[in-house]
Amino acid sequence: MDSPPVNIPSWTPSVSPTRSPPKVKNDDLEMNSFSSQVEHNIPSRIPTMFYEFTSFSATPPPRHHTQAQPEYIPAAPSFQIGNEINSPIVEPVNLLNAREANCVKHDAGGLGSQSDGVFLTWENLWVTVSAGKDGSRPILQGLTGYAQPGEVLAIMGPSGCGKSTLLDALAGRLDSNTRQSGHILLNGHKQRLAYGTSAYVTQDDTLITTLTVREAVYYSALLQLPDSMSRSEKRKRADTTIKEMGLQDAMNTRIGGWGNKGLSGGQKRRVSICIEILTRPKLLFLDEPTSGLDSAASYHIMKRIAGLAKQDGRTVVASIHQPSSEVFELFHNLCLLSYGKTVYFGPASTAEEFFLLNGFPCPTMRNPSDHYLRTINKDFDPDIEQGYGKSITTEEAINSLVNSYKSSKIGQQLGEQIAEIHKNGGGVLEKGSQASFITQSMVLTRRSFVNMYRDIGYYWLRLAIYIALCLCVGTIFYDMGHSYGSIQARGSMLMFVAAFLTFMSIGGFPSFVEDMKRGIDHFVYFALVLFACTMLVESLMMIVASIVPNFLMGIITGAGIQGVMILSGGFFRLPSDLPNPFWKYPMYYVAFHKYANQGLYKNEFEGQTFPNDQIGGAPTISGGRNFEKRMANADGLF
Ligand SMILES: Nc1ncnc2c1ncn2[C@@H]1O[C@H](COP(=O)(O)OP(=O)(O)OP(=O)(O)O)[C@@H](O)[C@H]1O
Repeated sequence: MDSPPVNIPSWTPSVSPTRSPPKVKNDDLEMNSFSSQVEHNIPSRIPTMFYEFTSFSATPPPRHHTQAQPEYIPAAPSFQIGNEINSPIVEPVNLLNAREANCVKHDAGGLGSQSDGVFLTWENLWVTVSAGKDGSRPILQGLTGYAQPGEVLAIMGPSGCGKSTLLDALAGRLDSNTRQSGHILLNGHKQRLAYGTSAYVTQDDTLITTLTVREAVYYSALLQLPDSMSRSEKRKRADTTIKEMGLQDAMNTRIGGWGNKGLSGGQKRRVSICIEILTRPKLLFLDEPTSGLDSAASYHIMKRIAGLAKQDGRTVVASIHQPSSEVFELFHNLCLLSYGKTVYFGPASTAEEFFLLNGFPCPTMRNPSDHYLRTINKDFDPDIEQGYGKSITTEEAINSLVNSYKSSKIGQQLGEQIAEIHKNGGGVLEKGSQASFITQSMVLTRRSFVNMYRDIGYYWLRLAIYIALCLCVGTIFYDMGHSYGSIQARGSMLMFVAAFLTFMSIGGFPSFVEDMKRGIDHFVYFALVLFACTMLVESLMMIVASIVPNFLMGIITGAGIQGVMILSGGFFRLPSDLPNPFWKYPMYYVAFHKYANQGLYKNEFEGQTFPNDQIGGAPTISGGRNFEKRMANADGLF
């Protein structure tokens, strides 16, 4: 006999099973689960209670499971009780009190000992971007919330809802094309995030691909940690942090990138986190720290981050996609966003209750965070929600949740909690110490050197091309002599070399931009290095062109200088990498100044002597009267 067909339950982007009316199909797994819940209904409870998460006066919304309450209701987190509770199973614990105990009464919760921690609050935070003719487009719409020491605040929401923007706004890193309004306070004061007080793990890993994990973290430790720490202490800190992030087995593996595979995506994320937590910042922003990690690694990483927060009273704000239920349990507070609006802000543990009481119960055996995200994502699910006993669009569902949160007691008391945080205040953040500029320059140079000699495509290949080209050019201009006719040849050659270097240098921009991403301090360093090196290279080129009579020799020497510069790493990298249109002018200067100094113009034309002092030296050559006259006499040389 044929066995009956088995319907394998599968996820579809259509009706969310748990939000569907109770059309019980016995062959549907989730519906079976639902029908089992039906048997545990608690009909008398719902109409008689006041809802913590709904407005004070509002009667409870009609629920589509009027007769069928999921069996997990008794286990739901505590919530405030209204007049009576008919269910004997529900514990009459005041949610707000629980929340206050957890979040606002810092001292009672043991946070008083973390008085040097950072309390971060934001109120009515708006971020908009210009939308061309249509005016401006809001990304964040009046968000309010807080993060406090010892706790992890998770920011969740569908892709594009504004999680990164919120993190950027809080960390003061918004793009220049955005406009921000609202109040963001640290310890109740308006103040800047001083160096060393905060760290930000960005969504994209900006790591030097040629370094090993140990080198990357160690160099970062040398750059960030103060000079008062010895090198061995810094190395120890780097090693400890690597181990904390579970990377001990990959310590000597190169990070790798395009073309040369090294670490996996998840391992790179962990290296990025390592680098940021090296300084043990009081305030840590993490933009999707677990993306690319498997669930076990995500759990361990988040557990360590939560442990660090708790142990040292650090404040952690992390945006996160799809945390597993174990990871979700590590969060203290949850900020749930949907298209720039707050759907929920409060203890992560009571979010489930919020959804339940607003008609969107999380089914058993489903990860709550998946349920929340699915409920408030309208990108793929336009018209399917089942809330309050009727079909509503996802947009309506989102709006009802947003409004419900706003009018709920917990939403309304958020302002009071923030006011209390402000009242308690806290110290003004002190700037942490870092390595001195000299140390940073030396470490950056060393790191750049290691990076360059390991990068074959970028560096060795380029050197080979330079040498080959120099030989070609040298051959063409071989033995040009010292006649007047050679002036043009010298000018042409120098022009060619300058133009060639300029075009070759364009390839250096990406690495420069990469370095800029690593921090403004590094940018300042590179700006200074660029200036110093430009001066150095120009001086050397002038010297070479002035003293080497044979251009083949000159060019080979020039190539040698270029090679030495490349080989010697960081300090000499940028002149060969960055275009410098001003080079050609000093080169003209060199070409003609040489002759001027040697008095080569003397008696060459019209039997007339032009002493050097009349030529006026190099600065007047380009526009000088004598120079023009001489050039006119030079029989079409220019
Ligand atoms: N500087 C900006 N200029 C223009 N639009 C921006 C800017 N920053 C963010 N946006 C827009 O704001 C919205 C939210 O972006 P954001 O990066 O904050 O989302 P997200 O929630 O972090 O998304 P994901 O989870 O996919 O990383 C997006 O539509 C994005 O295009």
